[in-house]
Amino acid sequence: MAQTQTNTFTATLDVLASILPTHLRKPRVGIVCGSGLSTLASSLRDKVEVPYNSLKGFGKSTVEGHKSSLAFGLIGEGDGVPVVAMLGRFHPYEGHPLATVVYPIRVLARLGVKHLIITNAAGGLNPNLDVGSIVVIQDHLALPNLTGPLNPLFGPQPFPDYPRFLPLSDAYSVTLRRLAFLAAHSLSFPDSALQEGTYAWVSGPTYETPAEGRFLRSVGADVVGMSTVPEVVAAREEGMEVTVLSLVTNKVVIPDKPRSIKEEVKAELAGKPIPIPPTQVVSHEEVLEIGKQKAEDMRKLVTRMIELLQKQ
Ligand SMILES: O=P(O)(O)O[C@H]1O[C@H](CO)[C@@H](O)[C@H]1O
Ligand code: HPA
Repeated sequence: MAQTQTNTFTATLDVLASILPTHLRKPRVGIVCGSGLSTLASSLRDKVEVPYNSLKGFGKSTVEGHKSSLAFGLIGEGDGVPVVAMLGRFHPYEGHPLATVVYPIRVLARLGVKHLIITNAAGGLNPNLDVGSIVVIQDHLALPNLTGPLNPLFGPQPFPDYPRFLPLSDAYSVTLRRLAFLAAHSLSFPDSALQEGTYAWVSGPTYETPAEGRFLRSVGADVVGMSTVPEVVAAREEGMEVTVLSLVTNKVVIPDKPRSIKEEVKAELAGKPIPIPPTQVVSHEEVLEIGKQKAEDMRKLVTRMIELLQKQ
């Protein structure tokens, strides 16, 4: 590992060690809070929040709905499980280099996190997914990863003792996915509230055109978002067990076929005008609003998963 990077990790870890009480210093579970989902941290007991700007190597999250701090605390009975939550993540489209995007994940690994629960807001591609449902991710499709330098492991190896060629066929922990469904059952969530599917990672920040949405659906993606995959890749490289919970905040606009102005004009000239379809666009405000409405479900689910993990 390059010496400067070692020094940055050491500086981050030293600051955390100087701030945190002993019982919070070695979190076992990490949580990444997606857009509008930072209230997940309200489950934490003995909570200590450390702003990103006091930690070397951390960027600043510039996206609305993302705070910029780490929250440490306990979840569960008795002594509880020590947990750290990232309140706000970094996206490549904000201009953060990929090394910065995944730096907090690598810090979590160095703190001792073994299980990582990543949440995000995502657009629904599969028409069977309701807005507000949570999708337990089974697999991902990472267009930016497949074609080149947006893979966080691209380039010279900063960690020579890690594998050069990381397998991702087992990226999504079966143990944690089972816990998600067991937790939903114990919370009496309706069956439709928790679904399974494949996450497509796009670089953003543009939302999909109808043709892009149709393409992503046709290659097997159920939801789409602009985050998460670099975190999953880094977490797997660090040897953590990972699960991803995507909150469907909107349906991606995919009309059955593109609107044809040619047909509309011809029909109009023939005196048989076709009804004009309403214009549909997604907005980050809509994403945040559903996040706000469903944050409590996500909080309960993640909390119960950790309580079940404690009993294992
Ligand atoms: O993935 P998170 O960070 O939850 O945020 C999602 O919401 C934003 C778009 O509304 C994008 O950043 C997308 O990735
Ligand atoms: N597309 C991409 N990212 C998203 C969406 C979407 O529709 N909704 C929330 N994040």
